[in-house]
Amino acid sequence: NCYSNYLNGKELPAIEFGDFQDKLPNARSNGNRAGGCIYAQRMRPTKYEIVSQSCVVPPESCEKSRYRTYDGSCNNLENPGWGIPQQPYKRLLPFNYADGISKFPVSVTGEELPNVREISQTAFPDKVVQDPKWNLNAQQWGQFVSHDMSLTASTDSNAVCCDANGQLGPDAFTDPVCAPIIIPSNDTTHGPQGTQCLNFVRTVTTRDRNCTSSDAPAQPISVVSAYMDLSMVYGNSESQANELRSFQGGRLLTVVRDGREWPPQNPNVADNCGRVELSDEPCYLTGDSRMNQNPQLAILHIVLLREHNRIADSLAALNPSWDDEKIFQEARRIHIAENQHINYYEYLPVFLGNDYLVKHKLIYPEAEGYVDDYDPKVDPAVSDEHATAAYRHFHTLIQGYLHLITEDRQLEAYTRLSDWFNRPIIVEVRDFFDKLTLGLISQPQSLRDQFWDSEVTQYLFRRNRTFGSDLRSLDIQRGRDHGLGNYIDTRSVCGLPVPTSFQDMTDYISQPNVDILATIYKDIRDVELFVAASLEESAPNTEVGPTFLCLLAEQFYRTRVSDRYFYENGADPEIAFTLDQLRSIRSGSSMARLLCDNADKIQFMQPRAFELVSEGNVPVPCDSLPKIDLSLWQE
Ligand code: HEM
Repeated sequence: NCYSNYLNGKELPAIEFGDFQDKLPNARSNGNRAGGCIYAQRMRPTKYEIVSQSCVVPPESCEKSRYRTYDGSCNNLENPGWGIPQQPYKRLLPFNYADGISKFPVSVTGEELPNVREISQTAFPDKVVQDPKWNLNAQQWGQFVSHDMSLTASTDSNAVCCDANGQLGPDAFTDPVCAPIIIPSNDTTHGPQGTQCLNFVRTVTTRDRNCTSSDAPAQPISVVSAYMDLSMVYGNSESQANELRSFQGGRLLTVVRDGREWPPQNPNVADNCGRVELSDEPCYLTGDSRMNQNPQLAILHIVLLREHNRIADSLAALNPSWDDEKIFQEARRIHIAENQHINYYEYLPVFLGNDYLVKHKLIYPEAEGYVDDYDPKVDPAVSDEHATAAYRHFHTLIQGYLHLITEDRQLEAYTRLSDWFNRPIIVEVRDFFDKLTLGLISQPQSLRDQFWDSEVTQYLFRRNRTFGSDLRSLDIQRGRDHGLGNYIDTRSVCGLPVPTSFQDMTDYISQPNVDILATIYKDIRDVELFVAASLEESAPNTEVGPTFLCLLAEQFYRTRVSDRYFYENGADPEIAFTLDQLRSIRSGSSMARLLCDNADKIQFMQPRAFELVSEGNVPVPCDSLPKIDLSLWQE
């Protein structure tokens, strides 16, 4: 077994779900799995086991509760700390640090890996290609889902790695938190500006917190709950949730402006919106610190905030005897169920394909009763390969110009994304909330391809400067920061054919793109996961290549079966919805209804709201869309 070489006889943690090890359709008939063995010689001897180590002390014991905790503790009664914030990402592959501890990976030649900005510019050029089928909402909802599940821990160090003018700071090469991205002198955007670097600060690890022994690899930490529990709405701790609650009628706090409800103002505008000079503008407070990052994300946050309050108001009217706490927790519980249903049955099929999800037991479209697939042995932790490579691949879907669309679906205006990073005020202007929402469902997302939009590759977070950062470069650099395993080893762990030469990679990657990889990297063992897997052609009926399909499905499978509170689970009557309630959640939860119910005045919506309008998906009156029957919660 090739795997055994990796860890001195210890098997790699196998990817274990459903009948996953089935081969994916392979363009080359004679996929060569044995090739994996040649990489063994490269692995340095390792003394460690890949286990999650953490300084976080989980509760010693748990009380069974009808409701989830905010931090996810006690979801797993045997392992109360599973899935809670401030824990390391799960690793599917061994760490690939150059020194086995924390240094950026290097080439097998011993040299540095190629410059990430150069890779970004060469392999993933700026170009806008429209998706013929899926709308911008499919892109945007994905970011929202990703924020529910992970967030890299950021340092509170004041080190200046690369300053606001793109010049190397005093700490650039001396402070271990710094890993600035160096701009090649021939860079067409930044070269003429004299920009030296893009800022990059390393993720905080278990090692930084003295939670790992000195010779063990540093494990990057995620600071939010891993469960799909709407932590970006409700926060990741009881104290955070308390700041967001109004404690009246089970509602979340809102402020009313212009007759509409908005999230409360963030007390820390400098950190969350970075615009002290514009501190009179809205900078919102929700369960997730990233909510102000872009207008479309802010819209989804506001939609879900309003959805909680809509459910709470209905429950309060139906059950006058319920107190604030009961209404709040029941509304939260229904809201999370609705969200899980949309994610698994409407959103994930767009990218991972319905058949694939059914086959690998991520969804059960035929189920009429409960689906009791909860498995207490499964760890909910988000894998680093998922969060730092696979799921970030959908950054390719981002559109740089946001459409404002009227109710009769005419393009009224468009606006530049980089004008509105961390400046959500645009959603409150006139009737822009509805017009941006209609833009989400009417504008195509950018095609899943190797091309990216320059608004995030040349202008990211530019504020009032001409140019900004590059998300593509950040993604590649973050993979190195976390010591992710390389592309071929990841294919091996996924049970996919393992290439032994660049030419072998043509099974999933087009010849011209393999040629690009061969010019970038000196050796196939240097080829990075994010880079090569992003260049794979889509697996049949999916919007993603085979390697990322494996990593995404592995994650979303675990996210589902590790969650004792998953809405389809009926094993514990204290937690389960009644069958009538479950059926109503299944038939009445939809992206379309969610937007209809919580936008300002939108009256018409296409039923499949991740899909562009087409002959089979025409806008219908909002009232005609199925909805959850909340009277089933009347006591
Ligand atoms: C306008 C849209 C978006 C912007 C501006 C954006 C920006 C960013 C930025 C700046 C980071 C951190 C980069 C770093 O320093 O490592 C990040 C991380 C990430 N993004 Fe996006 N993103 C967007 C959309 C998306 C979408 C559509 C998805 C997935 C469907 C996604 C998934 C992720 C994931 C999984 C991470 C890592 C989360 C973590 O564990 O910390 N993003 N994004």
